[in-house]
Amino acid sequence: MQFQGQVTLDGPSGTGKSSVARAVAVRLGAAYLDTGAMYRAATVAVLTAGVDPEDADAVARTVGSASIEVGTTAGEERVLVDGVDVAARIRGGEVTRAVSPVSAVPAVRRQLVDQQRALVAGAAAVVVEGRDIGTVVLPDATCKIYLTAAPEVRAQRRAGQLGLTDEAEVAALAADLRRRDEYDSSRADSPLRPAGDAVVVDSTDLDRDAVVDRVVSLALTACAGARQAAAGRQT
Ligand SMILES: Nc1ncnc2c1ncn2[C@@H]1O[C@H](COP(=O)(O)OP(=O)(O)OP(=O)(O)O)[C@@H](O)[C@H]1O
Ligand SMILES: Nc1ccn([C@@H]2O[C@H](COP(=O)(O)O)[C@@H](O)[C@H]2O)c(=O)n1
Repeated sequence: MQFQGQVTLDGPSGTGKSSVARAVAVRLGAAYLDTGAMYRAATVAVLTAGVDPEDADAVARTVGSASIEVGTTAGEERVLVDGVDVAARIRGGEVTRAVSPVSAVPAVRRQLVDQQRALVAGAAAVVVEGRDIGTVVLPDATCKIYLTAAPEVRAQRRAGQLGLTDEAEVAALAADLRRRDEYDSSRADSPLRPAGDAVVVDSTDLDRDAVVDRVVSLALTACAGARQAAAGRQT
């Protein structure tokens, strides 16, 4: 069955959104948008300008005059700030520590949400991941997923990804995930939370392939059924 529509994947840090969303996009033959990469790119603009990430006015001005470009093909990461390739830099610790205050600034969110909507507008099928996609960016999306996993499992997975085994380093990773989740959930503008019509998928006891299978199946069946029901109500 050919999927057409929008799949949104939201959830706390380190729940597997990026790895799952990319694989789902490939399986569905869909475009893919990593909105976290856009907030990270905005943070690169702020840090490059020497602006304090907590200075909301200066952050808004700096991001407002920056050109942020991202690709929409899974597996081909393209992230440019003012024409400079920052795909590697956005994953570094400096950006990860500063990204939450930058993304809490309402003017930054308005700018990037407009850009996100424009990027997916022409796509027949697209998978979009972030924190506010089902609630704010694409409230009429055809299939909304909210991905969760126990905090200690997330920290262990991230440690495995980074090759860290030292207990203190894993504890520091867990603290960073907690700090970012608290910041992202408590901001006034578009806080992290599940959309009322999202399907919650808990990956604590599921491997990545099982989560991908579940999301693909939801996109092709349950969510497709919900779409048909909605279309029927409109006729
Ligand atoms: N179900 C799973 N089982 C085991 N490992 C997983 C699973 N899902 C993702 N992972 C691994 O967990 C780590 C974090 O995943 P990923 O980067 O996709 O999360 P994320 O939600 O996008 O994180 P962030 O919000 O911080 O960008 C990666 O190493 C990934 O391979
Ligand atoms: N829709 C989104 C996506 C991301 N953010 C902010 O960016 C940070 C980095 O996101 P990653 O998914 O790349 O880890 C995240 O902690 C949020 O602060 C957002 O606000 N909205």
